[in-house]
Amino acid sequence: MSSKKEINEDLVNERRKCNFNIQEVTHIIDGGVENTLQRKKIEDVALNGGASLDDVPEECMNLRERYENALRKSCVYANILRNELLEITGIENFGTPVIRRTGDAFFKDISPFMLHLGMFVPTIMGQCTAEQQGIWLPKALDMQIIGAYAQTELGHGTFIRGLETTATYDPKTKEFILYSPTITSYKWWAGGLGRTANHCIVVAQLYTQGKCHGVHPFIVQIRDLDTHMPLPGIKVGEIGPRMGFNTADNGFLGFNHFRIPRMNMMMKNAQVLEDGTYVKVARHGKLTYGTMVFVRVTLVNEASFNLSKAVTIAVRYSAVRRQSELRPGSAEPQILDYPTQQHKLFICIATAHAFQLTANWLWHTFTVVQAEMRKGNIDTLPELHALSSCLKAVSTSDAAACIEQCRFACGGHGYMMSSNLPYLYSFVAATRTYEGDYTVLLLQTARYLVKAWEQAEAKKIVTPTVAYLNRCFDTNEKVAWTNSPEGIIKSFQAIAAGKISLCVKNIRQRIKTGMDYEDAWLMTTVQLVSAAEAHCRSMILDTYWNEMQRLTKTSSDNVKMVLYQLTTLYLVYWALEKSGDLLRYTSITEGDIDLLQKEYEDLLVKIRPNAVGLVDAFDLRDEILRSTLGSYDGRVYERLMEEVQKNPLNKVPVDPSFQKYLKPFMKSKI
Ligand SMILES: CC/C=C\C/C=C\C/C=C\C/C=C\CCCCC(=O)SCCNC(=O)CCNC(=O)[C@H](O)C(C)(C)COP(=O)(O)OP(=O)(O)OC[C@H]1O[C@@H](n2cnc3c(N)ncnc32)[C@H](O)[C@@H]1OP(=O)(O)O
Ligand SMILES: Cc1cc2nc3c(=O)[nH]c(=O)nc-3n(C[C@H](O)[C@H](O)[C@H](O)COP(=O)(O)OP(=O)(O)OC[C@H]3O[C@@H](n4cnc5c(N)ncnc54)[C@H](O)[C@@H]3O)c2cc1C
Repeated sequence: MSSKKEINEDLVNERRKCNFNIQEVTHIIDGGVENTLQRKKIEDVALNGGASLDDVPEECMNLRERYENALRKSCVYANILRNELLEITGIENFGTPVIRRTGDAFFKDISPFMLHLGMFVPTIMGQCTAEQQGIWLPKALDMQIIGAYAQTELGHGTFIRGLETTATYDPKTKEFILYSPTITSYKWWAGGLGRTANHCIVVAQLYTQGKCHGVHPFIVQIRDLDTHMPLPGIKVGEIGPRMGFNTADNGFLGFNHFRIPRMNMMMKNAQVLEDGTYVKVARHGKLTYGTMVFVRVTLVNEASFNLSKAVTIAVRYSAVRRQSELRPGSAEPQILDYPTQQHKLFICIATAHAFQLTANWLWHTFTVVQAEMRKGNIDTLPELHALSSCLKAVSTSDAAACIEQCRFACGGHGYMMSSNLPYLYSFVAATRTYEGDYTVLLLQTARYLVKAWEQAEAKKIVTPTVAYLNRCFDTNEKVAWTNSPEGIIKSFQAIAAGKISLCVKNIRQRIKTGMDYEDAWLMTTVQLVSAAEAHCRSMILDTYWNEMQRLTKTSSDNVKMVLYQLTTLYLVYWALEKSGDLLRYTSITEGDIDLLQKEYEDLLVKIRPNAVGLVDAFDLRDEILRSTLGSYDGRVYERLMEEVQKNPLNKVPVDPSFQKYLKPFMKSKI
């Protein structure tokens, strides 16, 4: 056993073997040297006081203790946030992922303030007029009020137009009356709502002058600011234990003719005048869904970050862990030496990079579209919606699958809560569902793709992200296969185009047999989801490859080499995964697939010596990783043992329940 300060010998050797400059890769992942310095500064400020603040692991506490503990830490963290961090980033960068990431050093599960920061504040920024922002924003940023985002109801989450909560305008008092007419109309799921929030955004059907104008957002005070008692007419509480998010106090909320002032309707996109006249301000009907688009964009970043944590844990552990023997009597190898283990893990490193670069690109696209919309141009919104929908769906789904693979890679110890892998998995698994379910969002992208196909068919130029459709349109022949990064990307575009084409053909055929458009669409949805996924994969491959080429232009040779190997691994991995589609839509042969398999296995061998260096390059501080298996020093077994000492069950040698139950049971006669 190594002494406390020592770094595990195997990890020392791994770091010695690494042949590239780790810092250079860190800068690429962070988006430049300046960003790395800024991140480190933010981490230093946020974590200086020793962020964990837990004597007993969160998972050893009961529900009440966990909530109270999470709230206590949230207050400590929020003080650092509002007093120090916002000064560094500037208020306009309040939602920067770097700030959000420091939170993980405080919370293994999640902060009850997460939705206040992640959705309540952004909705005020995106859905309120300047005058309303002037009222709400300073209070929200200073956390004098704490908010949640209550859209989903017991009966509806996906189908927002089906929400049942009503907000009926009363011109006599110049108020809206909020009402929950049915059990299914109760708000359900909103994070922070159950115990913490005193305000929330409520999405409700707006009625004025006897007419329903569809769903609109309102800002509603639900609790007394002093006593925290629910206000008369409000029924609010916690929805109960769930797979993750157990310290987020997800809540339910019902209204019994609860009145709010007219100006509490968020009026940037639509207004109700004092006399009850409804005025539509926005030029696009779906701008009220703006917060969801924003969060979907940020979730691609979240997918990358959480995956980078999981794979850092699993790769370091795999370097420390020794198991089995390759030949009788030989020393036990590091499990990282097994190609099957490399197959599980290296794709996770590459996926984290692919999603990080895609997230950066998507964020840039989002800011450009926002700027255009501020000028009154909404033409690029449908493309952004299609993009953010599929990228959110695929990145969260792949990240969850990869994190689970990292857990498999850590054997039994990966199943321990102290490894942090179960927390990471349950957190990311939820992201596949919330903010738009996987299937539902891919079908949104599919709508866009079918329209784009029809435009290409009519010889019109389509938007940049589907420009390949113009090129692929006339090809009835299979695309010629070439085994190169560009060749693989082109082939994935051919797969996407082929699948979209087939969907359109099948919809049309079904209509010919007498089906109406809705039924024909419905019957084709399995294929439509697959087409949207294929489109998304071609986008990710293209973005990852081209961005990495751009970002490594001035890098040192070894950095160029290792990142080239990783990017190629990603492309080849997906070519092999989708070999059936390649056989269908390109001229690839079985022999070509054999060559790809060989190339893939060779890449695993080439990447192996740099594996630990590659995860070190994520530069994740131990406080943020929070894992017995994944710390920088590799003291895996020591940390597992130390964690055991913190388990309250081990505080006494004999559990009191022995006298109460076990002893009487053992002594009782059958
Ligand atoms: C310091 C800390 C800072 C940050 C923290 C960082 C990260 C994390 C932050 C927070 C996250 C933490 C926790 C989050 C917890 C989860 C919160 C939630 O889940 S909130 C609830 C979210 N709910 C959903 O996402 C519901 C999903 N459903 C929908 O979006 C819609 O109902 C639908 C499926 C899109 C359908 O809507 P609708 O029926 O109205 O529309 P149609 O299908 O008929 O389509 C008509 C037309 O409109 C287009 N369209 C739809 N949506 C949009 C849009 N958003 N923008 C633009 N256009 C849109 C659609 O494509 C159609 O177009 P057409 O084909 O007709 O041209
Ligand atoms: C941890 C967590 C936190 C959350 N936090 C919040 C919050 O803070 N605020 C908030 O408002 N909400 C929140 N939600 C709710 C979340 O946004 C919804 O659960 C999510 O949008 C999915 O909607 P649903 O539950 O209605 O699923 P459903 O729509 O009922 O989905 C069930 C199944 O039906 C399928 N399905 C549904 N519609 C279609 C369709 N049109 N075509 C094909 N298949 C379909 C789906 O693919 C899925 O397989 C949270 C959820 C979770 C899990």
